[in-house]
This record gives sequence, structure tokens and C-alpha cells, in this order.
Amino acid sequence: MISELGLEQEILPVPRSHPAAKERYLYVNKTLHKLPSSIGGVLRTIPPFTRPLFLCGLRDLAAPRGSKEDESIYDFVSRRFGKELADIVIDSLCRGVFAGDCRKLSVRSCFPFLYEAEVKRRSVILGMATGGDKGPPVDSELIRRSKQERWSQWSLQGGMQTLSEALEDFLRKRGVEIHKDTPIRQLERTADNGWKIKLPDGSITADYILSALPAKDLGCLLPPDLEPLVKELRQMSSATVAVVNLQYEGQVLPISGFGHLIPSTEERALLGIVYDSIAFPQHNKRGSSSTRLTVMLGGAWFESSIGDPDAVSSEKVLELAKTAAAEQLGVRDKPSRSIVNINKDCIPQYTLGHWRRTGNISAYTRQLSLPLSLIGASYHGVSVNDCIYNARQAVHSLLGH
Ligand SMILES: Cc1cc2nc3c(=O)[nH]c(=O)nc-3n(C[C@H](O)[C@H](O)[C@H](O)COP(=O)(O)OP(=O)(O)OC[C@H]3O[C@@H](n4cnc5c(N)ncnc54)[C@H](O)[C@@H]3O)c2cc1C
Ligand SMILES: C=Cc1c2[nH]c(c1C)Cc1[nH]c(c(CCC(=O)O)c1C)Cc1[nH]c(c(C)c1CCC(=O)O)Cc1[nH]c(c(C)c1C=C)C2
Repeated sequence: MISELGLEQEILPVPRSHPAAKERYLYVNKTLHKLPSSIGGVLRTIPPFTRPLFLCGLRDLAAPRGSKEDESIYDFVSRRFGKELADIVIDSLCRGVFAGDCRKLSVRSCFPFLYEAEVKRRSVILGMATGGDKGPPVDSELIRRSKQERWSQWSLQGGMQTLSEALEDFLRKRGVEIHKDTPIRQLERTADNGWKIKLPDGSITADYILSALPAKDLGCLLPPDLEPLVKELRQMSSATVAVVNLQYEGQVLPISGFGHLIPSTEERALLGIVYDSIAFPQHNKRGSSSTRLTVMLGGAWFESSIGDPDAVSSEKVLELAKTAAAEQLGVRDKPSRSIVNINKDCIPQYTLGHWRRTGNISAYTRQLSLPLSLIGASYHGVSVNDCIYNARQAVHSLLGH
């Protein structure tokens, strides 16, 4: 999509050899611990772990296949790799991807490759070693370049918003009408098997809807006679994340890396900190040396540890973020700039049984021949890549490709 939108020149790749890709940290027992990046680090006991990590791998190779239709990520990893890995690494990772609690998230839906590896090969390591089912290949010149140069992450010169702006521009030039800041009020069925989309200032009709709305929001807009669909959508929940950007004058970080994650047993409210200026110094204020951090807070623990997202003040959240930067990174300077955003219900939580809910939805829409496809982060993957891939698949199947 980047190539099709003409954004190739804007790409800022980060290769795997860069410190932002190689150096990864966890904050445990009030200390930052660097995770091993070589085989030696896996063979030795390194803190915060109490035994060498390769023993977790041996346990997986020996463990029997599980028998449950679905299981929490925590239970799956504890059973196959041991409790310590689940408590420290997996707890943190789930906070860094889903802002979620690995004790509630579904392994089958959040990490389908782990689930499949156990079903097909009995062991995760054996499953990964034999490649697993990677799905249909996606190929382009840019993808080949990213593999050859071993990119671990990327951004764009003007930041990621460039992507949605370029997409908007591309679509408008091809005659697509875009209604911004226009909340849909209701979706009604029409007699000719189409839809009436009610907006604040009128309505529009459509033959077919590809909905990228969060599941719960869509559930509130659909007509009540689609009850089985509405019921499934309303059960799908999401987490609130506070994102605090802090900018400091000069290079104030004592370490380099992508960022660090914090397990829920260490600090419930603080999910992790990204060291943005290490991976993307190109985004620093022109001509100045600065350090930029993003502190992420809340997630599945927002209400219990920070409070009601509608009532909590930006000042309180900013204070929590500055304290985290000071205590965890020793960055005690006054930030020269800060931005606080409380993103309500921004990351879907694929909890136990999510696979059954999405399965029921597909079966029901097929059975009724509903002119509706569900895309977006609520169903089959929370990342930007997942959303783009699944949207493209939905269009292909709609057009019969
Ligand atoms: C803090 C944070 C960091 C992230 N980092 C990464 C990352 O590093 N890499 C990555 O791949 N992904 C990342 N993600 C995930 C990424 O943001 C999502 O994949 C992506 O935003 C999902 O897009 P979406 O369109 O499905 O949903 P959203 O972006 O949530 O958009 C849903 C839209 O629906 C609108 N809406 C709701 N109700 C209505 C209504 N009634 N009428 C009209 N519109 C409505 C909302 O206003 C919203 O704009 C991150 C997410 C968060 C929160
Ligand atoms: C849907 C929200 C997402 C957030 N981040 C990602 C998504 C899809 C992307 C992502 N983040 C991490 C990984 C795993 C990388 C890996 O181990 O190979 C992915 C695919 C981990 C991560 N996320 C954050 C940090 C500091 C890290 C650790 C990176 C490392 O290992 O060095 C920051 C962060 N990103 C998100 C949240 C909620 C968050 C919280 C601190 C959202």
C-alpha cells in the first residue's frame, strides 16, 4: 500500500542491526533488564530470570499437546514454557501489543500461530521450526527490499499520519466521497436488501457496507432484528490507553533501544515506555538534539489503577508519566514539551471465546446473505498490517477475485 500511495521515498526503515531493534528491556524489581540477544544469553541464567531460558524451550519440546478449544495466553505459556516466562515475558508482551491482560486474552485469537503449532506439531518450537502455515504470500518490490535489508520496523518522514492522509488524497482523486467527523447514528435495512446509513445531517443509501467501526459501536447501530449478530458484537470489549509524549532538550537517556515494557506485577498502571528518538531521530525538532519518549499507561488496568477515563485529568496522567521516566530511566529533567491523549476503548481485547464469536458472526452474515463485511482491528488482528491485509481480503472476496 505504501508503494501504491507513492510513499516509498518517505520510508524510514530501522534494520535489525540497529540498537532500537537489538536492545530490548524489561523493568522488573525496580531495575531495567536487557533481554538476551545471543545464544549465550539464553544458555546462562540472567536476571530477572532464576534459570536459563533454554530450559523453557526444553519443557515445550517435552510437553504433551493441550486438549482445550481455547485457553488464556497465560495458561498456554505456563503449561508449555513454565510460569516464570508467562509471568515476566508474556505478561509484558501482551501489555506491549494488546495493552491487555494475558490471563484474559485468548491464545487462539491473539497468537494463532502458537495455537496452530501445538495443534499441528504438538510443540510450539517444532511448529515454528517447520515454518507453520504462513498463509498466502504477499509480495512487492518494497517487501523484497525490506526482507533484504532486514527491517525490524519502519515509520514515515512525516510520522504515521502521512499514511492516512495519503490514502485520503488517493481516494478523493478517484471520486470517493469522504464524510469526516460524521458519526453514524443508525444503520437500517432497506426493502431491496441494501442499507440506509443515518448521519447527523441526513442519510445515505448503500448496496453493501464494509464496516471498520469498533465491534461494540457497530453493535449499537445495527437494527434489533439482527439480534444474533448484535449480541456477538456487544460482547467484544476494548481497552483504554493513555499515551503521553515527552520531549527533553539534549540526549538524556542513559541507554539505547526500542523501549521497555513493565509486567503487571511490577506496576499495573504503567505499560511501558518507547524511546522514539533512538529509532527515529529524523522526527526530532529540526536542528536540535532532543530526546523523545512515549509513555503508555492504563490498558486493561486503566479503570482499576488510574480511574474513570472520562473523569481523570491530563495533569494526573502527565505526572504519572514524568515520574515513570524519572524512576525507571533516571530522566529527571523538566520536559520541554508534553502531549497527553487518553484514547478511550482504542485496542480491542480478544478474550477467551473470541474465535467462536467471529465464527458465529461469519456464519450468520452468510446465512442471511447480509451485504456486510466486518474489517478493522476488532476481529482478526489488531495491528495496522492486519487491518490492511484483512480489508484487502474482504474487497477481493466481495469482487469475487
Ligand atoms: C497506543 C497505541 C499504539 C499502537 N501502536 C501500533 C504499532 O506500533 N503498530 C501497529 O501495527 N499498530 C499499532 N496500534 C494499533 C493501530 O492503531 C490499529 O491497528 C489501527 O488503528 C486500527 O484501525 P481501525 O480503523 O480498525 O480502528 P480505529 O483506528 O480504532 O478506528 C475506528 C474509527 O471508528 C470511528 N467510529 C466509532 N464509532 C463511529 C460511528 N458511530 N460513526 C463513525 N465513526 C465511528 C472512531 O472514531 C475511529 O476513528 C496501536 C494502537 C494504540 C492505541
Ligand atoms: C495494537 C497495538 C500495538 C502496540 N504495539 C504494537 C501493536 C500492534 C506492535 C508491537 N509492539 C511490540 C511488538 C512485539 C515486538 C517483538 O517483540 O518482536 C509488536 C509487534 C512490543 C512493544 N510495544 C511497546 C514496547 C516498548 C514494546 C517492546 C519492544 C521490544 O521488545 O523492544 C510499546 C507499546 N506499543 C503498544 C502498547 C500498548 C505499548 C505499551 C507500552 C501498542
